[in-house]
Amino acid sequence: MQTERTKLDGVVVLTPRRFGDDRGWFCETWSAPRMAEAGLDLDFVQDNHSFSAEAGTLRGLHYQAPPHAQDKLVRCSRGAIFDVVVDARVGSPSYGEWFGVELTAENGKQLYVTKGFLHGFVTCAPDSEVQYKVTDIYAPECDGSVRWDSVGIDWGLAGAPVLSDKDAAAPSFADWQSPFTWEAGA
Ligand SMILES: Cc1cn([C@H]2C[C@H](O)[C@@H](COP(=O)(O)OP(=O)(O)O[C@H]3O[C@H](C)C(=O)[C@H](O)[C@H]3O)O2)c(=O)[nH]c1=O
Repeated sequence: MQTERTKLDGVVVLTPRRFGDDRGWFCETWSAPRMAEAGLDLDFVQDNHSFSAEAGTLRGLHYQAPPHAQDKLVRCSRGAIFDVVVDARVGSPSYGEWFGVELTAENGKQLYVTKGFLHGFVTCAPDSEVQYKVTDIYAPECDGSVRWDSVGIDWGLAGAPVLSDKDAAAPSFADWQSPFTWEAGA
């Protein structure tokens, strides 16, 4: 498995190996020992799977606040997405900075993001499916959103995105009080 550190600590791009043959290919999309070898020794407790019919569907920027903050391992199993994370850890040297990467069914790339980040994606193709593992259960009382267009992210959108009512009504990053704090070396 290839691992690429990013400009943000706690955010890693992973590319598991694909074994191709005349039929197609096989890939271990997640392996605890492989992740531990990459320094990502995590206890995932839930798998999520979302389908978005239209290209330009934007889900985010989301988080779960402590005590149910989540680490996430995200991949695109059909179509393509531009996956984005924003450092929301108060006190972090990169607070408010964002990182994005194209995850597609074709490139097989995955994004790991630790607790304390906002997460969102925009679909780059119709009928795109995203599957991701999280390290805490769904806790609606801790679930929150920040406006997708309040962090200066270049989503590569040609027009207005398809949004949920919740995301359309989210506060801006500047008006939002992050529940996350940065712990040096954590
Ligand atoms: C996240 C979640 C949602 N739900 C239910 C709640 C709603 O009735 C329905 C849709 O939820 P929501 O509109 O929050 O789904 P997304 O907009 O895809 O949100 C997700 O997308 C961004 C990119 C994320 O990183 C988060 O995991 C998550 O916030 O699924 C559950 O039952 N369990 C869950 O873990």
